[in-house]
Amino acid sequence: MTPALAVRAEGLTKRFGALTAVDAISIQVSEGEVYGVLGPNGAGKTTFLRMLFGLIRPDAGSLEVFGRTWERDGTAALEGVAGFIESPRFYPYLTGRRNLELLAGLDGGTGARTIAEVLDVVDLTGRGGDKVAGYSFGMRQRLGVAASLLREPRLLVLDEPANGLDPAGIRDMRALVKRLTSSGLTVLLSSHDMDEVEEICDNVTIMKRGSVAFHGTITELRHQAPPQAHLLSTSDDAAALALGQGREGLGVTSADGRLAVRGSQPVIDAYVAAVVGAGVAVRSLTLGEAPLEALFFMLTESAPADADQLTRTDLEETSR
Ligand SMILES: Nc1ncnc2c1ncn2[C@@H]1O[C@H](COP(=O)(O)OP(=O)(O)OP(=O)(O)O)[C@@H](O)[C@H]1O
Repeated sequence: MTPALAVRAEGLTKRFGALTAVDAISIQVSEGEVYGVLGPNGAGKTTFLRMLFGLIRPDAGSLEVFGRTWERDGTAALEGVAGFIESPRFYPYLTGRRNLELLAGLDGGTGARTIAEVLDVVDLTGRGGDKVAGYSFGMRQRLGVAASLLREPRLLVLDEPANGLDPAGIRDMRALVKRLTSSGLTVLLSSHDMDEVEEICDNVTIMKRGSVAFHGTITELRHQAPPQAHLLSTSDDAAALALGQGREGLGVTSADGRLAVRGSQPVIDAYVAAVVGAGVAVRSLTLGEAPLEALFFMLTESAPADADQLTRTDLEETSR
């Protein structure tokens, strides 16, 4: 059976004056999955999430959350949805627990999930009695997740939850999201970090200047990534570049004062041996950017004209 949809956006568009921040995007989030909306700064991720929360109205297209829409259902469209845009806000002079009590009070008291329970889920049990002013940024983010969980959501929406966190904070936040989804919660998160999306998401939409540059599963994304590049520096790069042309299974290009070499390991080994054999000294051979990171830049940084031409087929060619 096909899982029910938590979010269905069709042709969703938002303009700010002359700028089209979100340009006819279509996104479907199934119940129970972790869905990533990935893109560089200004791609339109937050604008999409703000439309989801009803904070701004779309100019065109439709948006359903668990089959409900803002037009038809008003605030009831947000039933079962919780989360935060940018960073959650708390009273710094009150404890984490007191902040949660106040929020629960606004919602008419806690439901089945008590404050102690949600503090436990986000690993803040030992710190719930401390003032938020003394919390690290990561702890505040986790308290934000706890506040969202009090509403017992079916869909948790997180806007760049790991943004600004140190490596330990990032690790804790990713572990938290994984724990939450193992209990069946649907999570929709925005991110500009390919690693994060690869580690925790099932499906991803990559946005570029308001449009969808890629949509698919993480496995599909991996298949489209170019092979790992090696960066080669030699005593005579022009000669090394010439030696790389026409070798089967090998791609050598000049990039930022070094050579980017792509191919399988045996093919690269044979090429490097040929370079040395031709009397060119190898000064360094290091790993270039990770394949998925390279794909992310290809998808989101190409000039508009190139982007239109960068089809799935082109990507497949590159990844061969
Ligand atoms: N209220 C607004 N008025 C005018 N322009 C806006 C407004 N909100 C967003 N924009 C513009 O819309 C575009 C998309 O912004 P958005 O915040 O959605 O991007 P983002 O992908 O979330 O980026 P970031 O990672 O920097 O938050 C940007 O060019 C931004 O300047």
